[in-house]
Amino acid sequence: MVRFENVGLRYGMGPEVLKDVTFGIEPNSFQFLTGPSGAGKTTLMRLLFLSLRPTRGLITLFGRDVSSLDPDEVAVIRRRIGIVFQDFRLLDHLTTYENVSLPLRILGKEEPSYRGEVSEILHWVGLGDRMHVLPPVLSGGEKQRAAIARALIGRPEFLLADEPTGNVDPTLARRLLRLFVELNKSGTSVLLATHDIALMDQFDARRLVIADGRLYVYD
Ligand SMILES: Nc1ncnc2c1ncn2[C@@H]1O[C@H](COP(=O)(O)OP(=O)(O)OP(=O)(O)O)[C@@H](O)[C@H]1O
Repeated sequence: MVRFENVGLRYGMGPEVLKDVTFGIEPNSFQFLTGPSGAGKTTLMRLLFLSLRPTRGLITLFGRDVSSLDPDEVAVIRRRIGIVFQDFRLLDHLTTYENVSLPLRILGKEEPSYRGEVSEILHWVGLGDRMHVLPPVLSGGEKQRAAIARALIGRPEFLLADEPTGNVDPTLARRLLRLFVELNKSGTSVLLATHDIALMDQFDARRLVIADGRLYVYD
């Protein structure tokens, strides 16, 4: 589903943040992405979401060489990917319900067709009673769960989650991890970036570790 061959990335004239990164991600797989702060986890996620292009090497996503994609093709591929950004990126003028519905509205779906589904996912992440409030009044953990619900609503084949448990207490972090594991069981590949070793220890999964710009895979 994903293949990186000798991928390197530098920002502008800076040093290479990622060097000779080679790995693959299989359909229906679950993996953690870890490494110290500043190691390049978010950078790797941005390469996978096609919001950055590599400075060298080859990235294949869903069988396509990403360097050959035009903007329309990028949009089509992105619909197959759900992403939870580290900074949530909720729209403050839309309610939680409207934020989570947004990917479906963009696809041209009518509100009555998805009302039940959005409500269900909001209950699933524990935001059933926060549906109609605006993001500025949500706590950090509630915003994070809203961002997760929005990433999941389009039933992505591949979920990228950047520190999705960074703002919640350990109990909620465990619950969210279970949610990602359930999602994986229903067929979505998951890449979950985290610093939290205690969280990773709760689920036996492949670990991708970035250190000094290189990526090491522990199966
Ligand atoms: N837009 C940018 N321009 C220049 N340098 C950048 C940019 N974004 C990130 N970097 C640098 O690239 C390196 C990797 O950053 P990145 O955000 O990918 O790390 P990270 O592993 O996600 O860190 P954290 O765990 O703290 O979120 C850092 O040295 C960072 O300063």
